[in-house]
Amino acid sequence: MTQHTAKHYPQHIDLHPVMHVQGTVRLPGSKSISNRILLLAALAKGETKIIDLLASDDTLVMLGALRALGVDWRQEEQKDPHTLHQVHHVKGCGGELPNKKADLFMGNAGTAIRPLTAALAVIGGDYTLHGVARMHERPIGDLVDALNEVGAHISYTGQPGFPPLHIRSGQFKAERLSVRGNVSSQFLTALLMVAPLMAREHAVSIDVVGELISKPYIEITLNLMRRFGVQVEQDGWQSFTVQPGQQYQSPGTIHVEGDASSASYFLAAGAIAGGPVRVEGVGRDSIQGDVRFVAALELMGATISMGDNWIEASSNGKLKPIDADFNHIPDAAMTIAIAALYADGTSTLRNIASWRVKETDRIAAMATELRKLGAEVEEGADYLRVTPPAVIAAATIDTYDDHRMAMCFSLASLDGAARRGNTMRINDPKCVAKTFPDYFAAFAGIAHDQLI
Ligand SMILES: O=C(O)C1=C[C@@H](OP(=O)(O)O)[C@@H](O)[C@H](O)C1
Ligand SMILES: C=C(OP(=O)(O)O)C(=O)O
Repeated sequence: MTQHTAKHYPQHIDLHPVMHVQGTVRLPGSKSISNRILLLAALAKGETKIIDLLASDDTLVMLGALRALGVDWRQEEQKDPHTLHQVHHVKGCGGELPNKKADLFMGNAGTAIRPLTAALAVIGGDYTLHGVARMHERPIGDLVDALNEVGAHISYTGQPGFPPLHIRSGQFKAERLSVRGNVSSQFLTALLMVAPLMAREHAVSIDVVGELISKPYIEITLNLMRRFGVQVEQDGWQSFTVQPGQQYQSPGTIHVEGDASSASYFLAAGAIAGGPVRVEGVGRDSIQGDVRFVAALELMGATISMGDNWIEASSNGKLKPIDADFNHIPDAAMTIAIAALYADGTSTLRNIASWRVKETDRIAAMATELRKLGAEVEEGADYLRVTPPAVIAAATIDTYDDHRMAMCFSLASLDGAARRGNTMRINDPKCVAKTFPDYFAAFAGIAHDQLI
């Protein structure tokens, strides 16, 4: 396999069967942490120095939006004895944004459009937000309703309930907001992040209506708000209160952990095809819920070890099937659907309805592509059941402009012994640029004994 960068991706990549994986991967920065820190730094008082921000499409659209809004930031490289670090300096605007009018392209980044919509609605101005075609099919109505109910002026310029959006200055009377939690946790994250801007004179409470999904992402939000000096009072997962008079303050320097969802591909590779494979950048100390992916790999029989800032996985014979609820790790759970190909029985992934409203309808896409490999797949509104084939067939995998489809299905090239020895073709691999532009180079770095 040749190495690729995001800029030079071909129309497809052919992956020859990989007999053994081993090695160490330094992870790119966490997408969820990067985009939260960028917005918090822009809203804070003082300058924030961010080390190891993720460089990918999702963070580029956030950085571009901040620039268009008049936020001053600059980037430099710093070298320590072993590693080159990206360093960003963001000059906080103390709860204001200099440019009162802007047209913002948000790509397909949920972590950019949702929190920015809330921030712009609360701060006020004349803004339009739009993205790629799929972004215009991803719901945002629950967030818009929650904000408009307390005086925001957000309207739809396309389909009601979906971007593009037009935001104008509103008249806020926000002491108590409510938001539905069962479509995306990013709506609650967005409201939490702007709550201190609304809680100038009185406390602001946010009530969650119905079930809240993807809860560990709320923990990331609360953790980072604390790092920027704002405490949130929490009543279970039902209600969140910000007391008045709290302002975001720059923490000075802040470091971005490696991305735990990106870690899942390498750890699964170690669990499937030998190992050990080590990822550096996340470990025991991580604030990302997706590190709990390793508990699922352990249930499947893999051997896992962990330090403060690294995780290692290796195989321990054939994987066992798994039947579990994956609501807490929706992104990394896609990797389990592929690991299930290598298990000696049927696996069931439950409570994953949110897959249907992400980069593509991931339940449908996963079912279609797994079937190409010979798996028997049952698809429900909120679950996926995978029975592996005796031998994984070679196939041409479509990726639906979904980075995780491309990264997951690269793992179907593993363990040549279970394959017919043909190559696995991944169409449109450049979609990995959403969160991990160098993914295929990193994968090539742990792939050994390829049958060419
Ligand atoms: O808040 C976040 O950083 C994210 C929350 C999750 O979305 P949902 O809450 O929509 O499940 C996750 O899938 C997404 O990749 C990142
Ligand atoms: C769902 C995802 O992205 P987003 O942040 O755009 O929701 C993802 O990265 O898997």
